[in-house]
Parts: sequence; C-alpha cells; structure tokens
Amino acid sequence: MLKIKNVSKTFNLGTINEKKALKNINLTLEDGDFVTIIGGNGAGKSTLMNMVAGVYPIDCGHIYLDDDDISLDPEYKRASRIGHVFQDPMMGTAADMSIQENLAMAARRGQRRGLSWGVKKSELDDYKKELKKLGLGLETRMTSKVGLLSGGQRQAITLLMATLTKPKVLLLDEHTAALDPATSSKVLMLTNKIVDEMHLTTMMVTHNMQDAIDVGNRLIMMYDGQIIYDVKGEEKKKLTVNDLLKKFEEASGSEFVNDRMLLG
Ligand SMILES: Nc1ncnc2c1ncn2[C@@H]1O[C@H](COP(=O)(O)OP(=O)(O)OP(=O)(O)O)[C@@H](O)[C@H]1O
Repeated sequence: MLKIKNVSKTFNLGTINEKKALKNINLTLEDGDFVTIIGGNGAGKSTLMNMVAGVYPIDCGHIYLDDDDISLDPEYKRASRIGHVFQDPMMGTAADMSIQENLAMAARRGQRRGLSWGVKKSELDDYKKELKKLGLGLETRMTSKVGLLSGGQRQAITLLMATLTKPKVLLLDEHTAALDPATSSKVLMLTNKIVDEMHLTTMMVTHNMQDAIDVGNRLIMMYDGQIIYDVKGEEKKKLTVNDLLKKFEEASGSEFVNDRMLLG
C-alpha cells in the first residue's frame, strides 16, 4: 500500500518565483492499484511522482510504503522499492553499457556492491527469458550497447529494468510520450502486461486522455496542485474524453490546457 498524507510542496519559497506545486495531497493506493494521472500544464503531476520517488524532499506531510514512513528517505534508498520510468528514453539506461550490463545493474539496485561485478550464466538466462517476453527480439542482442537501440526498444528495456526486482510501486511519468504512435502503443501494451502479471501498484502520468481511460483501474485528475477528480472501477471504464473535459471545467472553472494533451 502507498499512502500519501497531507503532502505539500512549494518551489522557490519566499521568492518572486514561488510556486505551490502540491497543496495538501491525500491519496492511498491499495496493492495492485493502477492509477492514471492527467492534468493541465503545471498541475503538479510530475511533482507528485517526484515526491513519491524522493527526487525532492516534501515540505510537510508523510509518505508511507506499507507501514514504513519513507518521507525522509533519500531517492537512492527508495529506489530498491520504487521503479521510476521517465519520458526521455535516454534517462533510464546507460548508453555505453550493453543490454545485459544494464539489466545486471538494475538487478543489483539497492544491494551493496561487492568486488564481483560479473554476471552469472544463470542471471543471463533469466534476462534472456525476460527480454523474450518483450517480443522485440532483444534477447538476441544481449551484448549490444543500449545506445544503439531505438527509443522504443530503449524504453522497453527501461521498463524491464524498473520492474526486474519487483518494486512496491512503479512510477511512469509520460513514459510513452516521446515515442511515435505505433511504438507508444506497443510500449503501453507491454506496460499493461508487466503490471498485470506482476500485480504492481502503479502510477502513470499520461497526456493521452484515452489511454488514461483505457489503462488501469483508477484515474485521477490534477489541477493547480490538487486532486480534483478521482474515479475507479466501473465508473472509470464508462468515461469518455468528453466527460473528462467536462469534469475538468466543472472542477476548475477553466478550460483544460495542456500543450501536449492528446484527446483521442
Ligand atoms: N524543480 C522545480 N523548481 C521550480 N519549480 C518547479 C520545479 N518542478 C516543478 N516546478 C513547478 O511546479 C509546478 C508543477 O510542475 P509539474 O512539473 O509537477 O507539472 P505537470 O503537471 O507535470 O505539468 P506538465 O504536464 O506541463 O509537465 C509548475 O509550475 C512548475 O513550473
């Protein structure tokens, strides 16, 4: 269970650039919940993910993972239990390292590094099996440098790395946004498959309204640092993009503005 309790975050406090990015956020995800997050420009979506990952410290409130209060834990300490995939396929992988080295690095996340950095044969077999599941033929390119792969292949590897040691929470921050539409839907399909098979508790920011409706069991909409709409189950399944736009206008009194938002 992930519990976000009374969490706020203000950037540049006391300056003319002061920005209240999150205002008293309360959100509880049960194990296996898959929540999609939408909202206009600057609504606080990425900040919310970054607070959970520990990229920045929170100003007040608490974040609990199961019964542990992780509010003060630094990002590196949370990383063994929280997988984080970003929009930029270049961010999650090391370009100069091979696919198998990247996977080995991910498998050792949160562990003490010993002297033996070698990858065992049994590990390689495991990686090959996992790569095969992606259906991209990458299992035949285990020693290729990741920098030689396409954006979609790289993002698929990043996804695998983020989930290799089953995380308690998976954070996906517009992880398909930089990909072409066909590759984006392939990576989204893979995401669904991995989340489903591993029963992962997942938060996914997306600028694609239809994806937000189709994927996951819960949807939240953010505006001006707050959660203004939270829907799950059957009610979510019945939503249309028009419903979401209407909800946004009702709750915020303004038009939905996100320069990257896809309505269909
Ligand atoms: N590191 C930072 N320093 C200063 N201000 C920041 C920082 N990160 C975010 N902000 C500000 O906080 C607000 C929320 O930003 P955030 O990136 O969370 O929005 P978002 O909902 O992800 O928006 P978008 O869809 O445009 O990416 C914005 O006004 C943004 O400029």
